[in-house]
Amino acid sequence: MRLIVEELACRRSGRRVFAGLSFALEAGEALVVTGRNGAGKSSLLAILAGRLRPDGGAVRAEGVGERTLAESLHLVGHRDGLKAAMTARENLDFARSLLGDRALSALDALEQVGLGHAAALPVAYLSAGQRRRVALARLLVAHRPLWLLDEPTSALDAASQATLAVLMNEHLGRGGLIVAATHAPLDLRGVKEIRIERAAAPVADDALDGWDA
Ligand SMILES: Nc1ncnc2c1ncn2[C@@H]1O[C@H](COP(=O)(O)OP(=O)(O)OP(=O)(O)O)[C@@H](O)[C@H]1O
Repeated sequence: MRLIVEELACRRSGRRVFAGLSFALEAGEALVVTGRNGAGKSSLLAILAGRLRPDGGAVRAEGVGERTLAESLHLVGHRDGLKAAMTARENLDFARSLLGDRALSALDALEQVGLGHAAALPVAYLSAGQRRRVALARLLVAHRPLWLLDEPTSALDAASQATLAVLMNEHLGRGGLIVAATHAPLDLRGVKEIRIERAAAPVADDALDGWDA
């Protein structure tokens, strides 16, 4: 798969967040997106995932056959997207059947992130870092070439960050692609970096108009 982003622009709440963003990512490459709070990192990932309409520019995927870009990616965002009343295993089984392209079983994926022992626990009983690991285990239950990761190390301890680095580098080694928004360094090989510089702008009186949930 190849990801091409051309002259991408983003506007939220009526304000320009970024513009003129271009990059291309080949199979096996990772891109780390940095920038200060509010620069637009999460917004960029939402646009790439097809969840937010850009204000200009284009996002294209090559080499995905009949699939759409949205069907070729995983997004692990700030919200873990897990059902609190379901067990870790049930959450992953659900994701696995919903997403198709089956890869590891739910139990194997939980083992990979060091949570095999917690498979039968409701997600509501897990710590923030454990929930984050369940969310990341979703990457492993369905094959998707593009991983979009928003602050993937947040709430992870040092050992879990090292495990995540191994999983990400394995994905790249298999020809996968990663776009990660982060404030923390990620131990990724051959990583490219792009920094979003947000133009300072006064908050307009109508800044909350058009708030998109
Ligand atoms: N749901 C939303 N509706 C309207 N505006 C939003 C929404 N979410 C974010 N924004 C605005 O878009 C801009 C970019 O936010 P975004 O979350 O993309 O930044 P970020 O670089 O990921 O920040 P952080 O480092 O704090 O996670 C901010 O000005 C923010 O207020």
